[in-house]
Amino acid sequence: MMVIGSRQATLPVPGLGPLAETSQLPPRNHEWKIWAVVIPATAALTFCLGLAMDRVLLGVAAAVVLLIASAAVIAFGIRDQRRGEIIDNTLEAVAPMLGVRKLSRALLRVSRWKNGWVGTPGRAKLRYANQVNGRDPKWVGGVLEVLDRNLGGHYQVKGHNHRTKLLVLALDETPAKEEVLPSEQVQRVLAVVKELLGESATVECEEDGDEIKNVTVTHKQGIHMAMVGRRQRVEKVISARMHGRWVAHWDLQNDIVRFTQRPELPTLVYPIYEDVDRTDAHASYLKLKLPYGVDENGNIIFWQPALNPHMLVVGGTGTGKTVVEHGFLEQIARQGYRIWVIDGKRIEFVGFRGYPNVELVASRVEHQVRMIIAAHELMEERYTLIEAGKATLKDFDPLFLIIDEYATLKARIVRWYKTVKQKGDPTQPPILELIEDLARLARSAKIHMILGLQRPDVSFLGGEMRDNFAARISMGRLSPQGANMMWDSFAIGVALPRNVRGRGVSTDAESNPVEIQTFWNPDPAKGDLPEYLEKAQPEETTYPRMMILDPDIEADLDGSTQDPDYEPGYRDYAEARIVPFDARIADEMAPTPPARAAHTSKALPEANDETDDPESAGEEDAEDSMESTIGLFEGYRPATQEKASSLEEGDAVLIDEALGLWGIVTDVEPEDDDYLILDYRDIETGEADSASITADTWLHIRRPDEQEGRGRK
Ligand SMILES: Nc1ncnc2c1ncn2[C@@H]1O[C@H](COP(=O)(O)OP(=O)(O)OP(=O)(O)O)[C@@H](O)[C@H]1O
Repeated sequence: MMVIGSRQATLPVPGLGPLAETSQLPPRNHEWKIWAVVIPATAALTFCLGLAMDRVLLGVAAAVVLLIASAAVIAFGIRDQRRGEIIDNTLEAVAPMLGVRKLSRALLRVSRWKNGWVGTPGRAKLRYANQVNGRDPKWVGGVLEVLDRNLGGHYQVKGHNHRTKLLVLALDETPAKEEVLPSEQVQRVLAVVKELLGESATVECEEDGDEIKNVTVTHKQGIHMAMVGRRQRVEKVISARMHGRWVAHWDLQNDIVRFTQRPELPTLVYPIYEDVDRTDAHASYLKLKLPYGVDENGNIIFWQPALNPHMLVVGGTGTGKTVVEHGFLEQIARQGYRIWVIDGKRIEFVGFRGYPNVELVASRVEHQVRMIIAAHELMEERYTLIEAGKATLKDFDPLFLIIDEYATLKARIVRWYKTVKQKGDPTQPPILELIEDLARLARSAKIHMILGLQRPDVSFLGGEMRDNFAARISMGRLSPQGANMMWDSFAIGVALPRNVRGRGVSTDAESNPVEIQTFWNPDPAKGDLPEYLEKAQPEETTYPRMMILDPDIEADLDGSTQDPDYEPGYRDYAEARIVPFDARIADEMAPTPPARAAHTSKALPEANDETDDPESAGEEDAEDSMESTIGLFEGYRPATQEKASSLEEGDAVLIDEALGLWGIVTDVEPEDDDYLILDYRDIETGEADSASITADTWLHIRRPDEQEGRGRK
């Protein structure tokens, strides 16, 4: 951990006044300078004497010796003078802390010089006055700091006699650790934080390799930061100016804020299963929370049917929509509730035929129609009972109706209806209204729908249906118009990372749309994740498997008709009987597989499963996957050059001209008069980032085409 800008002991020490008398030491006596003159003069005299006495050699030798002595005197003299200056400067610097009235060299004694010609004293003894509190660590710290600075070493306390007021300091000779300079990143953090939270802010950065993980700031902005807006601004500016995305955790009582890197959403999350509690069925139902994913903070995201009666799951092929629906089915079945499934693609719920508490799985259109009618009849029956005062909500068992691929279902019903409509029947199939009725009213009859849609559809999400599906999930990338229909924003869910299966947007506990990773739920048909299949398995089967009888089979069974040309009409299908499952009858009802079925892949239902008419095969393929159809700029108008100040949430903006990187604006806010903070997600990778730009920068911008969907909020 690297600490920057931490507080240090400061001078002078409180309680000590200035020196009463002179704070300067008297000049030192430099006797060596006299010897430096006398000795060479003596050398000259000796040489002359030698010449005069005709003892030249002796004279020269004596003069040389004297000159060497003179050089030594000069050298040692200069060294002692330099050392004396160091000691005096140190003493004068530390003097205000010693509490003495008169400065004297006796107060600081140094010895054991080392490290070079002038060097640093190995030992220093410092005396101080009685009124100084020598036990105060701040005072000792201050003294050490002055000595370190002036003597040029790192000193530590060797001994301290509080009675005689003598502090003994020794030079710390352990090799000094290389000073770690704050990295460029840390320096940037420091600069940004000080700019935002004041110069007095202290900053601690926790680094992990080259990455800064956490930044803890102690500031003095107390009252200002009590305002939510200011706190949000700080968070945004930090994210815009520092690398990465940051979340601020505020401790307002202690004026501390901790910034942590926003966690990354995992790409794979296994399901969790809540405990089953059926002691009071109605109370359990009211509390029922069905988990289906996690957000970036690891919060589990739930659907609570008693609060939001129906769930809408929107997602193109391969985004993970079916896996989400399987998850709901498994959670509901495990809790012991009754389930009906409309298998829009006919093969997505094969593994749940005969699964505990899954009463019905309808894959043929006529069975799907009957199921919708049956759900509507059940709702009507329950309403009648409540109306008659014969029952209350408490008396009913919840029913969960899963409708996969709603748009496909609608199209198939319309086409099928034409083939079975008889004289006197309404021109349009009456079933579609029933679904709308269920969406509107079924809540009060404890009937809930989980409805899957390939893509956000104005005819569905533009009207009343939308309000009945407050609980929503969008899987995979949305077009800007789809995002607006789902989340009232042209930006949310538009730039999710590509190729991450099970990634989507849903509402959190506060009803805010958040990016989530949905659970990877096991599919019994595939046999993957066996341990989770086991965990999900309901302990008991409260609702055994049922089946819808075909009208002609029913007639055969009760022998009411032998007419080989008997053609059941819409009404016959609408009133088809729902009976306990019988494998023999199911076999009989199964249409003969078409000849080409011999070449079909393993994924298709087995011969004795309910199969569908081959005519409609490939219908769902007509509903292209969202992924494949949503081109990078689909739903946007052509690019124009505009000033940054005109940017709005949902716009696509060219972030890096050289690299051709576009981002989807998720938020734009003024940082100050000139600058804007731009939050965006890379249109290619979905990676979130922020930038700070001047409001009058010219940018290439593509606006969402509002003609294609609902307008901006
Ligand atoms: N939450 C998830 N975690 C990990 N992988 C997932 C997740 N959801 C789906 N997948 C992977 O993506 C594949 C496609 O998922 P799924 O069948 O649910 O897609 P879909 O949106 O229903 O598409 P389709 O309509 O083609 O079935 C799965 O087989 C699985 O491999």
